[in-house]
Amino acid sequence: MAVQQTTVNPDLAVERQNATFNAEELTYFLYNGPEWTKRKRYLQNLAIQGVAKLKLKQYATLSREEQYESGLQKGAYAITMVKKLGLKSPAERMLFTEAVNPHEATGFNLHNSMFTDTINRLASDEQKEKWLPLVQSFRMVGTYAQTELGHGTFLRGLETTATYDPQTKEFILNSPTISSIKYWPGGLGKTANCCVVMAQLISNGQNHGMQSFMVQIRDYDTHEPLPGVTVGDIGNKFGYAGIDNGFLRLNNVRIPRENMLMRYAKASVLENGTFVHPKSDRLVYGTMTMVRSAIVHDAGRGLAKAATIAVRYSAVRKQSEIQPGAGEVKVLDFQTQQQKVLPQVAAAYALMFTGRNVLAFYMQVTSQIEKGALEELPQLHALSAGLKAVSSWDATNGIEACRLACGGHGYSQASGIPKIYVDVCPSCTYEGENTVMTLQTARYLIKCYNQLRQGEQLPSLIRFLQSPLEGRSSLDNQLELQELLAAFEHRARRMVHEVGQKLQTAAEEGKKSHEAWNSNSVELSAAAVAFAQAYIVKVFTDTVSRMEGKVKAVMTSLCQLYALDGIIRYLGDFMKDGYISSEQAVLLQSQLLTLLAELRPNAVALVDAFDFPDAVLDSALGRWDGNVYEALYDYSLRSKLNEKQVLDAYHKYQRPFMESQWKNCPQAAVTSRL
Ligand SMILES: CCCCCCCCCCCCCCCCCCCCCC(=O)SCCNC(=O)CCNC(=O)[C@H](O)C(C)(C)COP(=O)(O)OP(=O)(O)OC[C@H]1O[C@@H](n2cnc3c(N)ncnc32)[C@H](O)[C@@H]1OP(=O)(O)O
Ligand SMILES: Cc1cc2nc3c(=O)[nH]c(=O)nc-3n(C[C@H](O)[C@H](O)[C@H](O)COP(=O)(O)OP(=O)(O)OC[C@H]3O[C@@H](n4cnc5c(N)ncnc54)[C@H](O)[C@@H]3O)c2cc1C
Repeated sequence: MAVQQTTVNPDLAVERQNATFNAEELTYFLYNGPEWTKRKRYLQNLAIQGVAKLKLKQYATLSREEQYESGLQKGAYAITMVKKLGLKSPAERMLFTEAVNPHEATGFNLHNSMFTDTINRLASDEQKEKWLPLVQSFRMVGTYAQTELGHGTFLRGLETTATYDPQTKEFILNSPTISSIKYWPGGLGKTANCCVVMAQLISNGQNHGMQSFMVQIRDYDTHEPLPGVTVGDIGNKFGYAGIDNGFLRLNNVRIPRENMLMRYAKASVLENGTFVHPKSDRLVYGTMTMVRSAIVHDAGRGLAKAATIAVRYSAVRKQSEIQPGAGEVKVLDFQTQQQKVLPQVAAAYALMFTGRNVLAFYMQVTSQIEKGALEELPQLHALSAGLKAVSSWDATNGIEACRLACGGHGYSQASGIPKIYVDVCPSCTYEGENTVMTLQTARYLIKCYNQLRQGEQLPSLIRFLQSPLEGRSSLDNQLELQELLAAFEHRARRMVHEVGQKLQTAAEEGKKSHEAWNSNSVELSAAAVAFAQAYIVKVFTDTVSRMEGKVKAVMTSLCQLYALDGIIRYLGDFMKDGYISSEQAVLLQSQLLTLLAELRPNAVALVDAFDFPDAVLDSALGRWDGNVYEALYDYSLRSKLNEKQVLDAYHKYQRPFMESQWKNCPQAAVTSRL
C-alpha cells in the first residue's frame, strides 16, 4: 500500500502486521509490476491533488443541478489532464479518471465511450477524417442514442425512422410515435450537441433494419436545439445525478446521405437509394459488445471498493463479546461476518481477473474483424453477454452485502457504499438487460449442443460440453483447484444438456420452437449463468497458477473460497445428478468455514492490495488509517442542516404545527425550561 501519513488505528495496524503475505506483492501482480504500480500511484495522486484544488462542495449536499455541474467540472478537468499528460492506454485513462471522479457518471461519459467508439468502429475513413478532429477537440460533444421509450431490449422494434430521399440525397429522421422518443442516453439531455442515432433505415419504400446516423441536435455555438429537435433531461433517477440522461424527439430532421455511418462500405446506401447488406447485420451491435466486455472489470472494481470498506471497518468496529467477560471483539472475528465479507473479496478478484481476460479476447476478435474474419464473433457475443450479466448481478448483490455488513453506519452516505451501489447497479440493466443477456448466451449454448449432437467439433471456449456427462466429483478436503473447476464445468454441461434435451423433445413432439424456448427459459437462463460462472472459475484458477510464493498460497485459498461459495449457494445444481454426494456436500460446507478462518488474518491485507487511495473510496468507514469515528463525526458536523442551529423550517412549519397542537392543552403554559 502506498504510504499515507496518518496515525493508524492500532486495531488496523495489527491486522497488517499479522498478514501472512506482503500485500504490496499482490498489488504488483494486479497492476502489472512495480513500475506500472508506481505509475498508477503517480497518476492517481496527481488527479486527487488536482481535484482538491477545484474546492468542490460535498457531493451529497448538492442539488441535482449542482451535481450535474460538479460532474461537468470534474469531467472537463479529467479530459484536459488526460490530454495534457498524453495518456493513451485505456487503463491509464481509467485510473486517472477514477481518481478525479470515483463514483459519478458525468455528461461527458458517453462521448468518451460509446460515441467515440461507434465512430471508430462504424464510420468510413473519410467520415473519421471529418468527425474525429471535431470529436477529439470537443467541437462535437456526442452520445449514443439507441433506446426509446417503448423499446430498449428489442432493437428490431425500434421505431425511429431514417428515410432516404434520393432527390436531395438526404435522410429524414422522425420519431413517429410517443414510444419512439429516444429515452435514457447519457449526456443527451443537456450536454450533447450531436449523437449517433440508431434508426430503421427506409429506402425505396423498404425497411433495411437498424443502422446508425450522425445527427446534430444543437447549434454548435448557441447550444440551442436545432429546428425539428425536442430534447431534454429525463428527470431524477435512482442514482446517476451527475449525468443528464435525456430524451430526444425528431421531427423531419434532414441530414446528408454521408451522415450514415459507412465503415462497412457495402452497408451504405447508394445515391439512388439501393441498400447493400454488410457482411454481418450484427456489426452494428459492436459497441455494445465492447461495453459489455468492459463492464465485467468495472463491476469487479466496484465490488472491490465496497469490500475494502467493509473489511477495514469490520477490523476496527468492536461490538459484543465472543467469550463472556473477555471484552468486545472486532466484528470481523465473528464467523458470520467473515462469511458476509470474505466471499465478496474473493468475487472482486475473480471479476477483475475475468474482466481483463474478456477484454483481451474482445481486442483479439476485434482485430480479426478488422481483417474481415468474423468467425469468433458469436463466441465473443455469447461470452461477453453472459459475463456482463453474472458480473453485474454479483457485484450489485455483493456491494449490498458489504453495506449490510457495516450495520447502521453502512446506511450513511459517509460510508461511501450507497454511491458505489447506485453507480454499479444500473449495469444490470443498461447495455442489455441481464436476463435478456443470459438468454443470448443460452442461444449460443444450445446451438453448440445441437452441433454436438450432429457430431461436430465445438469451438475451444465451449469444448467442455463434449466431455462425458457421467462421473462423480473427486473433490475432497484438498480442494484441488482443477477439481473445483471440473465441478463447475460438469454443472454447466449437465444443465445445457438437460435443457437442450427438453427443447429437442419438444421439437419431436411437434411443439413450436419459440414456445418451447419460452417455456424453458428459466432453465436456459440458469444454464447460461452456470456457463459464465465456470468461465470465471477457470480464469481465476489460471491466474493463480501464474502467481508465486506466499501470494500464491493465500490467493489459492481465496480462489477455493470463491468456488466453494458458489458450490454451496447453488448446491442443488451440483447434487442433482449425484455428481457431488451428500457426504461431499457436508465436507465442502465445513471446508468453507475452515477457509474463512484461514483467510481471516489476511482479510485486511487482501483489500489493501487493491490499492485504492482514500479519495477514491471516499468513505469514513473504509479509510486506510481506520479512524472511522472521527471521520463520521466530522462528516455529520459538515451536514448542511448544521449550518444554522435553528432552521427556517422550524419557524415555517414545525413551530406553527406545535402551537396548533398545544393551544388546547392547559399544561402547555409551561416555562421555556422544564
Ligand atoms: C487495472 C487496469 C484495467 C484495465 C481496464 C480498462 C477498461 C476501461 C474501463 C471502461 C469502463 C466502461 C464502463 C462502461 C460505462 C458506459 C456506460 C454505458 C451506459 C449504458 C449505455 C446503453 O445502455 S446503450 C444501449 C444498450 N442496449 C442494449 O444493449 C440492447 C440490448 N438488445 C440487444 O442487444 C438485441 O436486441 C438482442 C437482445 C441481442 C436481440 O437482437 P436481435 O433481435 O437482432 O437478435 P436475435 O436474438 O434474433 O439474434 C440474431 C443473431 O444475432 C446475434 N447477436 C445478437 N447480438 C449480437 C452481438 N452484439 N454481436 C454479435 N452477434 C449478436 C445472435 O447471437 C443471433 O445469432 P444467431 O442467429 O447466429 O443465433
Ligand atoms: C443508467 C442508465 C443509462 C443508460 N444509458 C443509455 C444510453 O446511453 N444509450 C441508450 O441508448 N440507452 C441507455 N440506457 C437504456 C438501456 O440500455 C435499457 O434500459 C436496457 O437495454 C434495457 O432495456 P429496457 O429498458 O427496454 O428493458 P425491458 O426490455 O423493458 O425490460 C423489462 C423486463 O422485461 C424482461 N424482458 C424483456 N425482453 C425479454 C425477453 N426477450 N426475454 C425475457 N425477458 C425479457 C427483462 O428481463 C426485464 O425484466 C440506459 C439505461 C440506464 C438505466
